[in-house]
Amino acid sequence: MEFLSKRIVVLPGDGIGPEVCGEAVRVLKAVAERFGHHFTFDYRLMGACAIDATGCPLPDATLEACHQADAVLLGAIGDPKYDHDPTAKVRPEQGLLALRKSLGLYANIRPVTAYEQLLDFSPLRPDRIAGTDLLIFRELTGGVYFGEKGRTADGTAYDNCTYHPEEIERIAHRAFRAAQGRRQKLTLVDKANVLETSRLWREVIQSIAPEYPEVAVDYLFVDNAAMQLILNPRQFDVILTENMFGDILSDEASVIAGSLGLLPSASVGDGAALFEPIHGSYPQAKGKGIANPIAAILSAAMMLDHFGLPEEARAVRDAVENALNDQVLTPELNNSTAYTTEQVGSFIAYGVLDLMECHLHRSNVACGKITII
Ligand SMILES: NC(=O)c1ccc[n+]([C@@H]2O[C@H](COP(=O)([O-])OP(=O)(O)OC[C@H]3O[C@@H](n4cnc5c(N)ncnc54)[C@H](O)[C@@H]3O)[C@@H](O)[C@H]2O)c1
Ligand SMILES: CC(C)[C@H](C(=O)O)[C@@H](O)C(=O)O
Ligand SMILES: [Mg+2]
Repeated sequence: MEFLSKRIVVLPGDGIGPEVCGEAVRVLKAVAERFGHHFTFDYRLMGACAIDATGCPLPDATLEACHQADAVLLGAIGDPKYDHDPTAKVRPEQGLLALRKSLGLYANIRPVTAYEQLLDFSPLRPDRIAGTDLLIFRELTGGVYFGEKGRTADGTAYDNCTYHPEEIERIAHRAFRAAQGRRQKLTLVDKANVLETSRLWREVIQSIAPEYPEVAVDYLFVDNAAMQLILNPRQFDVILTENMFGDILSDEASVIAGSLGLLPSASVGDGAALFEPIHGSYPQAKGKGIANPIAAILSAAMMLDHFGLPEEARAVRDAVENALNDQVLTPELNNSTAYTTEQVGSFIAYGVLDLMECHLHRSNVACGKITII
């Protein structure tokens, strides 16, 4: 067996970011210990914490370290003091967008699973969502997020949405290849009845589709897709969409899983890779130990896949499943058994280490005794 050495830049960020990121690192350390790999963790500033410390949401030293790293693990960024001030000139989100652009992370992959153990906690009807397993391919470095924006002399504000065919082609090929290895269905979500950029997306997808004859392609307008997603999510395999639609639909899709705190993501491009939960800094929960760390931990599992370590990734996912089986859950999922962020993370880390059988484990967690690694 080959032992790997990897340098991981960790950007804990703001709000609950450091808490959930801490649990993902705990689990990665457990993976390193069990499988004999060597992971180093290089902590850097990004987001509101970076503005406070340096005046800049993405300091040069952080960007440089991310370019040099084998992978980046991000908690979340964002702070109410900027959210509530529309006139703020410097914002935490600028750091995240600049990082994605600079690293060339054009494809953001967001898996959505309806866990059997959580069906009863979902606000959606279990018979509708059971068995859901879909992948959202969200374009991440184009569209309205990155178009020209500003104000005109008469006070009008504008945000331009632009896409070049190559920006669509490169993510489309990735999405088609993913569909080939799954249930061979790709749904393009757009607004081609209104938007010129969406009509370009359709043209490009139609021109590429013949290269993947086994993949069935269909097209949905985003408004309909938003409804179909929670009405009949099993109809989807791979959803391909532009930047803003993907942002919105993936938060919506988290309701299928049961919590925004469950959905991980991988952002990839031509070289660099970044792994982050899809949720934000959930500032109301900061320091309370109630944030679900599973989205961050599953993002770490996606990092392990990216490193070519499928057995290690499976060990993490199995340990997460064990936590769900034993209902070691944070309060947004089950308030009657509410475990803390750290207890859930430790339970999963123990699971990866395969140290204890689950029930013994569970009583230790309940007593708050688990403080390993
Ligand atoms: N990638 C990122 O870093 C990222 C993503 C989204 C939002 N943000 C930023 O985060 C800040 C807060 O934004 P928001 O409140 O709209 O979105 P949010 O994702 O932080 O929280 C929305 C809601 O989702 C739930 N939630 C989120 N994460 C959870 C977790 N780990 N466990 C349990 N429940 C969880 C909570 O009910 C919360 O009120 C803003 O500044 C925003 O810009 C950052
Ligand atoms: C914080 C914000 C810029 C970000 C986005 O819209 O991409 C977030 O919502 C996400 O989903 O990662
Ligand atoms: Mg979002």
